[in-house]
This record gives sequence, C-alpha cells and structure tokens, in this order.
Amino acid sequence: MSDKILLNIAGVNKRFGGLQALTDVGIKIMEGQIYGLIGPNGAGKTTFFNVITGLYQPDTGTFELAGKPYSPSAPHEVAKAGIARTFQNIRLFGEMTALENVMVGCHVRTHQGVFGAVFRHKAARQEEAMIRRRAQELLDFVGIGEFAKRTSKFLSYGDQRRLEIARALATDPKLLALDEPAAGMNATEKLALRELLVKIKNEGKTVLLIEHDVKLMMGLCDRITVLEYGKPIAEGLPAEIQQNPAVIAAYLGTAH
Ligand SMILES: Nc1ncnc2c1ncn2[C@@H]1O[C@H](COP(=O)(O)OP(=O)(O)OP(=O)(O)O)[C@@H](O)[C@H]1O
Repeated sequence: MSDKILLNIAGVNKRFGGLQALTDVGIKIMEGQIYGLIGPNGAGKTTFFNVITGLYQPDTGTFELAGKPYSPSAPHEVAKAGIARTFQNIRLFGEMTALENVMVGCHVRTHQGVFGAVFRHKAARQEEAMIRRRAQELLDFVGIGEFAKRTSKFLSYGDQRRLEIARALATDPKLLALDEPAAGMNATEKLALRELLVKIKNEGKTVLLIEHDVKLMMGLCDRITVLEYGKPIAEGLPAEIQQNPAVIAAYLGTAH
C-alpha cells in the first residue's frame, strides 16, 4: 500500500425531495487499499456510490482522483477518469459470451473508432486481437477462463459476479468500485470472492466496496467508513470499527 491518496471526496450532500439522503459525507482512500463502506439498510451507501460514479448528481461535494479533480457528472466521464464499478443487481450482456462481455469493457480504453472497426483496417484488426487476448487473460485471472465461449446468462451466479469484475477490470481502472459483490452468494462462493479481492489488491489495484456481510468486510478491508441515516458515524481500522459504540448501537438498533 502506498501513502498516496487515490480518491479524496469531501462534503457530499444529496437530497431526494424531503429526504436528506447524504449529509456531509466524505471518504479518503489510499492507493492499494481495500476500503469498505458499511451501514444499516437505507443508510445511504448506494446513494453515495451512485454519486461517486456519476449516476446521481450531488447537491454539493468535491471530488479528486489521483490528485486531479474529476466531475462525477456522468458515468462515462467517471469511467474515463479511472473508476469502474459493478452493480448490486448483475448487469451483464446476457446474450453475449463471457469473452465478449469483457471485450466490451476493454473497448473503453482502445483507440480505433467506428470507422476503423467498420473498414477493418489493419490497425483495427490488430487491436481486436489484442483485446481478445487481454479479455481472455482477465477471465483467467478471475478464474473463469474455461467459460470464455459460454453465453453469460448460462454461467452460475458466482461466476457471473466474477465476470462483472473481469469486465470492470478490463477498463484498467485506478479504482474498482463493487456494490455488494457477495450478495446472494453461498459460503463457498464468498470465500472464493474474498480470495479474488485479495488477488486484485496484490496486483496493486485499489478497491472500494459496499457489503452487507460485516464479517467478510472485517477480515478483508484495510479501512472502513460507517454510514447511518446518511451521515458518517465512524471511520477507521476494522478492529476500531468493531469496538465503536456508535457502530454497535447502529447495528443493534436495526434488524442486522
Ligand atoms: N432515487 C431515489 N429517490 C428517492 N429516494 C431515494 C432514492 N435512492 C435512494 N433513496 C433513499 O435514500 C435513502 C438511502 O438509500 P440507499 O439505497 O442509498 O441506502 P443503502 O445504505 O444503500 O441501503 P441498502 O443497504 O438497503 O442498499 C433511503 O431512505 C432511500 O429510500
């Protein structure tokens, strides 16, 4: 882990009509960290995620990635800035193969435009071959290389989640943002996911994740922020978070 700040967000407020969904929320993630965002249902985790990744417009807030201000005004701008994300509900191109899904992610970073693709210039063909190789590498990396040609909707649930991560990695992001990657997974799949996230971290990537499985988060994250009713109530090492009276009260006060 380095001592460089990768993502620095401060003063985010977001209101939906009469509901103040986020109040002065900030986050500081160092390069190479696995950073967790937790909190009871309705705490504002997804809203904050959606703001960071350009899906919701914040009312206020400052946003910096790798020392440069970025504007979370639209998802494609955020992707260009270097943040890739997955969603709570799997969003793959179900009719495409696993390989094709990852190739779509790779295209975010390629140079040949529509003209090149249509006329199949030599450069475009070479780039296509390179993308294919890179996509296969990523499938191998997340552990589903053997299913490259399988239509993605026929993959198991856990493998679809892996495929989403491979597709996000294909954009070569500075930050990988995962929204509840373990949702719906059984214990074996969760264990495998944990191993994959450690592997991603060991490759030098920085990861931000929202997850309901607090036990998984405690064992995995370098630091954690806890939200309750749209406000940050604690930030720190997992061991500190676990002992924090406000966090314990927030969780005991809900169905968790
Ligand atoms: N598009 C929206 N319009 C209006 N209210 C919204 C919208 N999105 C979220 N909210 C409200 O904002 C609050 C925070 O919701 P959010 O989904 O961010 O919480 P969460 O911590 O992600 O919850 P969960 O763990 O259940 O996914 C909730 O009261 C929710 O009803």
